Amino acid sequence: MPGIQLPPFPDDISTHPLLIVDYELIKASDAQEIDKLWKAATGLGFWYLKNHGTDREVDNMFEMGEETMKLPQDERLKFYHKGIKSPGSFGYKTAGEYMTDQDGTPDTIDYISIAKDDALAYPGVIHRTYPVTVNAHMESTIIPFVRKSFEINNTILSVFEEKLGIVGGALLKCHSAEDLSGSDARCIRAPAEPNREFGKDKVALSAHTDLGSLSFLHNRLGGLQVLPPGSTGWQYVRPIPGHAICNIGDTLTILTGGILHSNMHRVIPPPGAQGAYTRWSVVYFTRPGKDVRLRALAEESAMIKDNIGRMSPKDRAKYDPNTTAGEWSARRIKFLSTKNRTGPESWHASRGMEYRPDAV
Ligand SMILES: O=C(O)CCC(=O)C(=O)O
Ligand SMILES: [Fe+2]
Repeated sequence: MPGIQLPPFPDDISTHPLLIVDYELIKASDAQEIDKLWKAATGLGFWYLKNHGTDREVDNMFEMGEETMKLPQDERLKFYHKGIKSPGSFGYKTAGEYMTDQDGTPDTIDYISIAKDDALAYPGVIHRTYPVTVNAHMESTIIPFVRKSFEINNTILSVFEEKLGIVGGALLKCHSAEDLSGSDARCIRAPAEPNREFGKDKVALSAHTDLGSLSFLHNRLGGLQVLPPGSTGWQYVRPIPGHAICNIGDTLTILTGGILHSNMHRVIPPPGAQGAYTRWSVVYFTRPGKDVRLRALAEESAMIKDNIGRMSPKDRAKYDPNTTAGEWSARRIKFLSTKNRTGPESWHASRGMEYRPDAV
């Protein structure tokens, strides 16, 4: 991919505009920028982040992903992501393992995922080992990418903590570097689909809300779509060079009693001429410690207490799901698996906080 000139995102396709948040200003505690971040996080739950200072690490992550996907499939399968006991989905995931709808239509993406815990302990092993291409990039690429992404996401969490009036650092404590978690760095590949019929796009990655708390995503080609609240139509998010796409996931929605919003999104093949190219994305997922019990932090924040206090008992129960962060993702992943499918009920059992039955 380095050196390849990718076609631009088409101008004649409508996109959903995201707010652009400047990370340098967030770090400087700029009040206006913090308000913008708050607006994005409580609204759509997606925003662009510029000046995040990880461009080099992201480029290197794309290279690591490409080198890994050039290995023979047999080699990658030695590091298959299932079958190890871990709080995440670390290792190599093959295409077609997860459903994209209630009929069980398989996905088309594969990915390599490296646990934050393994990266930070390297050369020690916490959860598992990785392909040679991952090890070769560990010191130069993956560890710096994980450290910087962790720092950025936790800085954003600290802004939310202050806005929500959470006492005792309770939100950051749920996302501590020391706690074992499902947090990971990934490079995802979706195949080129040059001959698809317009309007009949194969879904590459199903409509979903993210399982964890905060996602820090890097896209070069289009294909990511959001389903804005109240809308029935999917809308593209335009990739902007140097701008990460950040979004809230389910566990942060639960911890904040629904004040922060985990929005539905999906990936389809890139539009127009971009569809002729393999689509790569790089992402860092921040998830709570695997043993963190998911519940709205109402004891720690009057604002969260008020918010869930206004809900019906049935809605309020969603914010105390009697489960840990590790169990939350394990359930969603298990029922999404095409192998575990018994019928449409499997799809419904895999769904998360902002589930909309109309969305595929
Ligand atoms: O590849 C993308 O643009 C989005 C990936 C995504 O939503 C995910 O992995 O959860
Ligand atoms: Fe996602």
